[in-house]
Amino acid sequence: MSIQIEGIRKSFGKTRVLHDIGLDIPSGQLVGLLGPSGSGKTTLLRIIAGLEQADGGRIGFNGTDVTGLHARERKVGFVFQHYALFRHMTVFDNIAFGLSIKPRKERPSAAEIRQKVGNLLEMVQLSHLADRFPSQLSGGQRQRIALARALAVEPQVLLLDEPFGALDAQVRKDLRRWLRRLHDELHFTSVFVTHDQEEALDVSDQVVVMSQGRIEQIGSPNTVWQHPASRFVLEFLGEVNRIEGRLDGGTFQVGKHRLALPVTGREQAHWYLRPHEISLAPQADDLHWLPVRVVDVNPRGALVHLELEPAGWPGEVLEAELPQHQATAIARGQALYLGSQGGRLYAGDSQITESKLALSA
Ligand SMILES: Nc1ncnc2c1ncn2[C@@H]1O[C@H](COP(=O)(O)OP(=O)(O)OP(=O)(O)O)[C@@H](O)[C@H]1O
Repeated sequence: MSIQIEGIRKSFGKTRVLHDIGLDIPSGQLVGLLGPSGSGKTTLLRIIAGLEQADGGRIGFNGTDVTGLHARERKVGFVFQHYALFRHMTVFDNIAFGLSIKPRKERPSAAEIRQKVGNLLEMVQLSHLADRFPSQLSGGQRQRIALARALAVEPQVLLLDEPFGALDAQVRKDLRRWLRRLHDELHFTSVFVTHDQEEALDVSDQVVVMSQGRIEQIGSPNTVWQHPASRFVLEFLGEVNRIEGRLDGGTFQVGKHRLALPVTGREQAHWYLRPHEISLAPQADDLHWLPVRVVDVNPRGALVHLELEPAGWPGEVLEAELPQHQATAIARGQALYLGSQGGRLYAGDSQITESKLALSA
């Protein structure tokens, strides 16, 4: 089932929380709504579900307007972070619930329900827990049961709001891989809310980055990561260092240090560098032009994580990441020169240049 979201607006009291949201979700996609707390993700999800009414705009399912339909009539499945299972019912009965309350004409027979719940339990790999009560399950098991319960009625749209938010990192990772696989097997359409960028990039076909009730960017995980559409997306997705300087007559100037750049204009600018985009050298050269001092060295698997302090220019501590073999000679307290062939330079809201800043210093 495809989902069309057109011109959705929503205010709570005088506060506008969604501004004219437009989004097309093709059938079978898993779409991650990603943004900081309060950006409007849950509100948008609830509007898609029919649990919340928008002030304006339209929601379509497969091109049919469902804006006026109640949540029940939209036939979507939900999994929420704290979507409590029914405490007094066994795992089996929880999963069977949606089928057993169907109107008599649509309700499967008891044998069919048993068969179906059995299949779902196998799918979530929890057949051995069918007779347990929710209080006897771990958090991860409960969420898998919640997912099985949502899928029992074969929704064509599944909405998930931070479904794994309360779980520890490893369980979370396992469950999202597993959700991805399930999604690929069953081909429903999912919208998934998260504020965890790694989670969104890991499972989504498309990521929708939201900020303050607006969509900042829509794209594949690769696109939003490699080509962030704005400073917000660049800063929100992953760690990034920001070096403040000034464009001045064909140079980017940081303190008394200068990098020659083929740009005109005189204004404040920021150079954004991801930790892995930083290159370091013991001596200044064409590429390495900014003096720094190493304040910390932390090996992390195949990479070494470094903290670098500006030496003689105004700025904050920078984070760099080097492959192990390039960092063997680097020690705390060492003076080095920083440069990069990557990074992005912004002045105001506009990006001056995307990469290849490495010109002569
Ligand atoms: N029922 C409500 N009444 C008043 N304000 C609300 C209501 N629901 C949400 N809000 C406000 O709307 C804004 C968006 O909230 P929403 O829950 O959609 O954000 P979110 O991106 O999902 O955040 P989080 O990641 O913290 O859940 C917030 O400022 C919130 O305080």
